[in-house]
Amino acid sequence: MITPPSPTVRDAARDRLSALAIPAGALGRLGEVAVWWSSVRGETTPAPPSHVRAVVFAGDHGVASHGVSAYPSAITGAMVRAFVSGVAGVSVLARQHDVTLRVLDLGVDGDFPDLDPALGEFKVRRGTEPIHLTDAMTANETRQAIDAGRRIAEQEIAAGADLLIGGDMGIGNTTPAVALIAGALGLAAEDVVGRGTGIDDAGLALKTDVVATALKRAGDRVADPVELLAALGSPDLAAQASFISTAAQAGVPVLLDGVISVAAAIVAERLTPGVAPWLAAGHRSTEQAQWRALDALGLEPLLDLDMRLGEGSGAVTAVPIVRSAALLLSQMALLDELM
Ligand SMILES: O=C(O)c1ccc[n+]([C@@H]2O[C@H](COP(=O)([O-])O)[C@@H](O)[C@H]2O)c1
Ligand SMILES: Cc1cc2nc[nH]c2cc1C
Repeated sequence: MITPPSPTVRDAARDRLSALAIPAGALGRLGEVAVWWSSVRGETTPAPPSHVRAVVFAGDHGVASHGVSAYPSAITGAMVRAFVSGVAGVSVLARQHDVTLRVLDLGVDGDFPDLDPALGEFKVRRGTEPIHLTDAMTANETRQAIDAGRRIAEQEIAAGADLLIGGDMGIGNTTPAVALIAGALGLAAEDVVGRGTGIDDAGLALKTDVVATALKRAGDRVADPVELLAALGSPDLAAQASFISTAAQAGVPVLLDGVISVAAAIVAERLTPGVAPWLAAGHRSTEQAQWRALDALGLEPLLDLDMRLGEGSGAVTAVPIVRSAALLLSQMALLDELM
């Protein structure tokens, strides 16, 4: 069980929030964010996050060639190049909000010989097996990916991160993500499947079948998080789960993104119970599995903009909200001081 953020500091932050020069409760959910940030930083008047670091976990997925996505797998590698060149959606947002962005190839179905070899330092395999037919990866590959996620988080923490974000890139990855959520939470395929990049009704029916078949195939193995990842996940999802778990164990907060990031958080909570209090939800995605998983984690998203880009983009967009909350709690006068 992971040590929770300090309840004493959280209570002191709540007291300070109640004493601020505002009508009681007037900061609404911004006040709750301030209390969360205060508790995870262990300070009643915490500085806002100034070393926010985001890692995009890229990988391909065998199911992508089985009609579950509106786009071809070739997009994954093309987008990895866009992250490296700083022209992807999250690259723009990260520059705007002073977030350090790193992209890593955990399992793209191809190589990048002309790019920095560090991009592929943690690569586990090329793509995955289609999860409705067979396990996504072997037990050994799963352990490798979990180890990679731990080392990636350790590097980011050593670089001074005070807030971490896990992003994702991978055509087809909403299928394993929702399968992991369904497997971990005991939900049916119909209750988790969404349109991902924008599949039509026929695609949605097919994707629901794929997830239902995958869940049936995995059977009771979903009860064990490592088996769950091997059967229904991928190296990028396993690494992101372990990244989140490692951050929480080190007492470093994580701002979650969309359905892929939240699926990783659900698995992280299974790998190391007690992760959830170290997490905040950046935004509400259009994917129903994300809402259900956030509910299970007891998290309320900060933004609700109908975003479904992934990449960590929703979390990065929410960073200024966390900064505002921290500054309000730390810098605002108390009502008593004004009387
Ligand atoms: O973050 C989300 O909730 C989200 C929802 C739908 C799609 N995506 C992104 O779109 C890709 C996966 O969609 P799909 O339809 O190919 O499974 C992947 O690269 C994700 O980053 C992301
Ligand atoms: C173009 C494109 C960009 C993405 N970024 C994250 N997922 C994506 C999916 C597509 C298709």
